[in-house]
Amino acid sequence: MTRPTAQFINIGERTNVAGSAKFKKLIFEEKYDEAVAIARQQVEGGAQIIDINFDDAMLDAETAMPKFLKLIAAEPDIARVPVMIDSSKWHVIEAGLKCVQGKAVVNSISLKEGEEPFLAQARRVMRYGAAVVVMAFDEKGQADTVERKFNICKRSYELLTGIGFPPEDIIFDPNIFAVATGIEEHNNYGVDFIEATRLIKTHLPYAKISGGVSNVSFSFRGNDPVREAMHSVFLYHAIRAGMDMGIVNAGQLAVYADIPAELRERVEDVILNRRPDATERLLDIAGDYKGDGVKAQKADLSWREAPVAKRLEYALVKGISDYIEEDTEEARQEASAPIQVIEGPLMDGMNVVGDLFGSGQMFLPQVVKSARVMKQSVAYLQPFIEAEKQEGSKAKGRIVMATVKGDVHDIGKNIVGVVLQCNNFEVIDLGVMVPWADILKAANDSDADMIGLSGLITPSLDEMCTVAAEMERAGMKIPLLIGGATTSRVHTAVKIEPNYSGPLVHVLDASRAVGVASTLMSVDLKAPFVEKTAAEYEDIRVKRAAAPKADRLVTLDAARENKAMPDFEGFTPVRPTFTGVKVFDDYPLEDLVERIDWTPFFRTWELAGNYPAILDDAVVGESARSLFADAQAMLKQVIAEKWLTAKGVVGFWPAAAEGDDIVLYTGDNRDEELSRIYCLRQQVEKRAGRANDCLSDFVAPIGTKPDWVGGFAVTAGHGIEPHLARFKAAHDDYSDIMLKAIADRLAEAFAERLHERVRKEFWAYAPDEALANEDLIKERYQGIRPAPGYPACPDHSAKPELFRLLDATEKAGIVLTESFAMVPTAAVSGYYFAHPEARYFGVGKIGEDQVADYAERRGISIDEAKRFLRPNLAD
Ligand SMILES: C[S@@+](CC[C@H](N)C(=O)[O-])C[C@H]1O[C@@H](n2cnc3c(N)ncnc32)[C@H](O)[C@@H]1O
Repeated sequence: MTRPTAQFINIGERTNVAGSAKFKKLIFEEKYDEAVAIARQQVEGGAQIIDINFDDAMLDAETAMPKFLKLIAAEPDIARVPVMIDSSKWHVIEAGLKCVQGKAVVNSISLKEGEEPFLAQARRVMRYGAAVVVMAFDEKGQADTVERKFNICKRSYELLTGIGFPPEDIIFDPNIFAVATGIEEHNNYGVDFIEATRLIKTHLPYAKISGGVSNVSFSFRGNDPVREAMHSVFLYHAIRAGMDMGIVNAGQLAVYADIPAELRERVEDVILNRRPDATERLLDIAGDYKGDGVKAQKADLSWREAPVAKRLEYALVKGISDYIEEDTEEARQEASAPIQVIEGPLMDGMNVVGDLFGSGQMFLPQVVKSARVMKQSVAYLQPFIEAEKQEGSKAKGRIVMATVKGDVHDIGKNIVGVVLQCNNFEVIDLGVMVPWADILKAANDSDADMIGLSGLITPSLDEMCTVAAEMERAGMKIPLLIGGATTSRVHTAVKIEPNYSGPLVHVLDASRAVGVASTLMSVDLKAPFVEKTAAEYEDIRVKRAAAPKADRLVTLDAARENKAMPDFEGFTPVRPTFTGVKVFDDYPLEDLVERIDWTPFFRTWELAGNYPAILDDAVVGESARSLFADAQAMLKQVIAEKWLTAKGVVGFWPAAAEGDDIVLYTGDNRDEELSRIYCLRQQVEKRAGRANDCLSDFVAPIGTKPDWVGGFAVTAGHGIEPHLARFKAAHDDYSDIMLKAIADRLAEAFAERLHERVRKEFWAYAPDEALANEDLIKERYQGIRPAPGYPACPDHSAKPELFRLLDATEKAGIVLTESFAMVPTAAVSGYYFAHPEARYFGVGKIGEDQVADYAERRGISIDEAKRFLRPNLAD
């Protein structure tokens, strides 16, 4: 079917708080008059329907929707076009339907929650005489292939027409997804939409097709000319297949015939998935069309006309290293000595970066990029400085930094190091797993102004106390800074400070590090700051000592009496498809990409917000998008060039609960004990009806039903070292941190993917599970995979036995440090429990009785048990 473009209905989306930052701001500020003006502009600009959406956690959409609809109803210019009432919340839609005049369109309903709510909502829509957008979404999730798109639409169509819904009022949205993302499975998304459109128009009479067109070009954010060409090419084909309407920014639409031939051909290759290298070929030329769409680089390069100092500043602020050597050389020739380039333009530029970061106008990823430019410039100058035997530039202060003994995590420490260097501190980074003696020696040898300690796992907290005590013993007086995920102000005040009489400060995150370090270097500010911090920590200690114990503990016996009682009558454990272990020697990374949870990635870079909403965040959105694009580009390379190798091992064993232990057996007849998992039980006094949980409660008690427990250890970190070395040599912290963060993401995705396969395939207790990615990330499935070191099993020292059972070091190449950190760092390990009631909990504080009992069960001394369980010991 060929349709003229003129009939295509253009839906405006600027009156959508998710689609327009400006509209959102106006609504937040209650400037409804100006918000109405946006609706008018859209209609004047050619929108034939306007989509109205107030879905935002901070807005009362149920009030805003009717208010706004009434206002636009009073404007004849606007009221002449239909409105699309857009919300994911049914009560908001209904609030809108109640006051809208003329024929409205509801956006949207779907089979996501099943047929019943779908039909109930459809009946209500019908009563209001509205048309409806039906998303190609069912109980299993969003449709991505032609078959799924068509089948879901067909099913929806039959259900709707079955209750008398007029077919001409049904508008299907078969999901437009981004293409050219670098992920092979996404390449056909354009074709899938177009073909599904064709099928729907052929087989489901009168139904209409709509879609959000800008999604298709998502991976080219920042390059409008390419995006416009993609939208136009996509529409050219989709409209010919029968697409009736869509959300398109008219300003973001190129005229098909006007697109330069080369660009059009390559865009068409991408949209129609005509060749395997289509994405690469489009990327190859995309840069040429940036900016004014013809020869963008010219416009972009206007900053090259500025004097060299300004160019250096621009390069630093924007993180552009393309010209850094030539500009540094030019500045060197102008300067009377090479060192002056550092002390002059580079420092000036970094001061601008520091100010922008400090005032919240720049975010961590950009600062780390700036640091890369600075380091490259300094590296270029170094030989000249040495040749002239000049003194190095005078740093603001010198800090020795280290991740403590037993711990290998260093992303946070490296970020802090970079930020400090950007602010003219000299950082002597001792790396990871550094014994206290080396830290003290380095600080003394270099005459350091302060020491910064970092650590991620709980055993590192103890090690930090040791470093503090040794500093005291050595008579040191320099400030000690504490940072890292498990550290806290309270721990620093209560546990570390009693060991050290010198200045001690907990640093919450990288953005605070500069302020703290600068204050500690200031002649005037240091003493009052140290005094104030010490007083605050004293206050914390006093308050804690005086406060009634928040958690009342019951005896271990009483806690056991109140154990969790999951249903074992109605639940028969399933035998896994094998017992013993199964090895994944080189797990395909492509299979993991889809399972990546990106939210923690942004947190690593100190950008607050959840993915994907963070990409459109009014404050950090731009920074997040740029970071995400860099991550996607590197991820693509990681996969294509196989930078990383994923290895893992999964095991299942016959098991039974015996008290708080889980006994593992060598074979199904359960006559020979293989090992035990020594679990810990909550001892905090519970409200009536709440159990004192212990992981063993979720395994069938000994002598009842046969049951099983699993274990796993996975890593995505093999092969990372040469790449990190390469980045280090290039003074490229940005890529170094990026690669580590990506490896971590892949390791977590591997754990998620493997757990999914365990449930469906290997243990196969939920073979028919079909959950959307979001549900998987939220762990809405049967069973859990608690990890040693996490709250339900907080003792990291359980890892060696888990590793022995899995033979994880041999089979997956993961080793444990003396504090039980895993190396490679991008690694995850844990147990599998299948019981439907199995849940995560926190063991919390435990009593002396349980410590003694645990020591006895494990055959270790009470002192050792206390060392392992320190964070859980009641004060
Ligand atoms: C740390 S997050 C990781 C998943 C997240 N999607 C990611 O990519 O970073 C969740 C995992 O932590 C572990 N976990 C969380 N809470 C736990 C608890 N209370 N006890 C034991 N393990 C826990 C489990 O292994 C769980 O699968």
